[in-house]
Amino acid sequence: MKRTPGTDGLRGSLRVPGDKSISHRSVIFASLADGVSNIRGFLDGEDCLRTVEVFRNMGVQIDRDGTTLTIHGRGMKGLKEPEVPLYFGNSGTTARLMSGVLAGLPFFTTAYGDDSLSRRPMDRVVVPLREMGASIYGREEAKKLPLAFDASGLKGMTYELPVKSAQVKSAVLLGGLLAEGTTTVIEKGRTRNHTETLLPEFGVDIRQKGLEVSIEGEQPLKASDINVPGDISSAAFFLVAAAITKGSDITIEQVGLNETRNGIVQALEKMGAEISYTVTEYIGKEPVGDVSVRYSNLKGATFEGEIIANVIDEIPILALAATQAEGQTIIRDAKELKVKETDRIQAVCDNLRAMGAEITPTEDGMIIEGGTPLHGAEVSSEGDHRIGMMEAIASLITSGDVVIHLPEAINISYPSFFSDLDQLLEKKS
Ligand SMILES: O=C(O)C1=C[C@@H](OP(=O)(O)O)[C@@H](O)[C@H](O)C1
Ligand SMILES: C=C(OP(=O)(O)O)C(=O)O
Repeated sequence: MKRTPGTDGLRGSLRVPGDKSISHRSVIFASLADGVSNIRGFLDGEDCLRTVEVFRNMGVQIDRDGTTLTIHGRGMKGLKEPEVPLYFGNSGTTARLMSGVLAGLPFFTTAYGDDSLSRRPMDRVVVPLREMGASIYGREEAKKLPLAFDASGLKGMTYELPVKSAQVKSAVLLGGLLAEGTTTVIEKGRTRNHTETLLPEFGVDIRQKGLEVSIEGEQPLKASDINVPGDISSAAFFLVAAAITKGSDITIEQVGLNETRNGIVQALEKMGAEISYTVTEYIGKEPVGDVSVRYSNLKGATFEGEIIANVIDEIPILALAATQAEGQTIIRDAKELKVKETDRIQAVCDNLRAMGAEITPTEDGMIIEGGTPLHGAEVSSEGDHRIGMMEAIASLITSGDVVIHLPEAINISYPSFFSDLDQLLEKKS
């Protein structure tokens, strides 16, 4: 795909598609519930559709009308043994959360993923689930997909998470929901809490005290209707686009502003962006509102510690913002980037460098010199949706054409990305 620069800026307002994390969880919880749930604002990206397909293969009727799903839940005991291997595609969230569920089901399943997902670590969920009594087998001693899950009776336990990961926390809690007794997870730092905010909507009692979350096993789930807020991780691409493109002034409406997810707003504020937000309503326990930002004189900053988990998926686009800031930006404590859809430290650095950025990878992050004009180049998403979208936003401010290889990866989380971008762009005539 060739992108030609030249714009007077991004203007107007936009609603981005539904939150990916909440969409996955809504499908999982509604499928495990008794009765019919309606999910509105579901993200119809490839990752979330993989989760839908997994439950269809276990006998759940899921009807889709655009972004509305009607899920005929079968209860925790009503799912059936799938006749085919389950396919998780490119989706780490499907792989980790479903491992917790499959480990607790009373039948045999096998699961696999695409090339990228097959390289990502699965031992982070296999280890705690085995401690709960799960029978899990797989490649490289079950460190990688494909995996097989056999029927076993899980028992609740207390588990200290060795990594800051909402996927691992959620896998253990879902295993706990299907286990006998109480399961407690203790986090090293806060990670996104959508499992904790959404399970109560389905009638499940889950208790949070500081960094400890506890759940009683074998609680039945009741069907529930869910409205999914816009995805702040998708909005992030336009927030940065507006902050770095002259003449921009935009508002992203009805976007999720959960405080474990709004790190990109805090990060841009820290860099001096003219950005503001208002929470306009709560959907269940999830705060939702509008975020406005305009072209700003950004300055470099250091990002490390607590904020990293809150902004983990936004680091590729934050790195682009840093190339246009005054001074240096340092990102630390972000080693997790190495085990995403690509090694995102490498992918961000290689592709931004190809466009003229001065950026150095480090063991757990990167160092970015600000104030570097970007030029046209041939780059690739490398099959990673967030890298592809970062490159497309970069092409708004390059001095020449940007050719993006594998742009279709963007469909993983944002199928309408280019039409939404066009809506905000006012092309030079
Ligand atoms: O729980 C979730 O929905 C997610 C958690 C994060 O992964 P980790 O738990 O691996 O940090 C994030 O990167 C991913 O896009 C979605
Ligand atoms: C890391 C991501 O997703 P997942 O882990 O679900 O593949 C992402 O969406 O950036």
